[in-house]
Amino acid sequence: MTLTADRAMNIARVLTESLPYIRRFAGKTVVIKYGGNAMVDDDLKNGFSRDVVLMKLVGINPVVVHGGGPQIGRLLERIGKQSEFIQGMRVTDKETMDVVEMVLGGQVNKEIVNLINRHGGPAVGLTGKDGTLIYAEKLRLTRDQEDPTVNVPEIIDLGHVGKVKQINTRIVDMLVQSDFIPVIAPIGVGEDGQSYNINADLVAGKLAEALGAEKLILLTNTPGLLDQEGKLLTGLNAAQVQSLIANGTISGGMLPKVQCALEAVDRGVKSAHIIDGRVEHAVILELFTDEGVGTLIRQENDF
Ligand SMILES: Nc1ncnc2c1ncn2[C@@H]1O[C@H](COP(=O)(O)OP(=O)(O)O)[C@@H](O)[C@H]1O
Ligand SMILES: CC(=O)N[C@@H](CCC(=O)OP(=O)(O)O)C(=O)O
Repeated sequence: MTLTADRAMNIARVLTESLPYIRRFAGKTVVIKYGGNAMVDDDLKNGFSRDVVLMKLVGINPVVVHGGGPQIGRLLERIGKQSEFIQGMRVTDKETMDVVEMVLGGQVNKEIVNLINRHGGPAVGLTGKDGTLIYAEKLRLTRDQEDPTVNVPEIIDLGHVGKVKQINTRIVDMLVQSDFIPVIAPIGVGEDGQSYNINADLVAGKLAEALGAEKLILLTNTPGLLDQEGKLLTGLNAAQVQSLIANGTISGGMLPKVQCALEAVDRGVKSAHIIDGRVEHAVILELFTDEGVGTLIRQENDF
């Protein structure tokens, strides 16, 4: 294939535009959450893996946290089980927990590790149990009751769903220092050794905070955070996000995403981005171009 003048100009423009970003992010950690909904086909998975390897090659330290909600759903369906989701979290009984551990810690984790390695790697897969990376405790959500005379909120029991109690970064630090790309499944371990299913966005946010990451990138299946007309919203602060939750604009799986993005930037991560993982090379476009893509959430005082 010969290079047309237009294509050559485009390549040259992207390469030169990326230089200041490469310099700025070299040596910094970027946590990328790869959602199950963004793993839709082989081209996208290969593109994602290439982007991660390219980041490593230019001196950035990528740390991947992956989801796999649709993949868990498919295996549950095959064994005749249906999941209920409450506030974006899968209600997880013992049998579902076994499936979650098998799919996230096994199938999905090893597929991503293998893909990154095939594109140059080197990647190493972990769950939150390895090196007690993710110490978890039971998550209890509260549902505000309709009746104003009852002022104790209802507690919702989600079974084996956890929240991050503590991140022990030692194993990730060791891997990053030895130039490996850690690929992490969002399974935590509790006090008495039990497994917890944790929403991958929440793990990515807490990990970004614990690692002092420069950026948190959440790859999903929408162009970013959308308003009720489907228009892309960006540059949001905490108050704006709260009002979008209150009026129902943000719901389901987008809830944990915006919540963890806000918390991460509040606790030192420079910026969080919710971007469309269905766009090829979305990670590189976000990192290395002036325009960026998707929804940016920044520290309050940066506006
Ligand atoms: N305001 C919103 N903007 C964009 N997506 C939203 C919004 N509110 C709810 N969603 C839903 O959140 C989904 C993304 O969350 P989720 O399905 O958990 O993705 P992932 O598997 O990538 O974590 C979108 O596909 C969309 O259905
Ligand atoms: C508690 C909870 O909901 N855990 C998620 C973990 C996987 C995940 O977060 O996957 P995505 O990022 O692809 O949605 C689940 O069981 O689906």
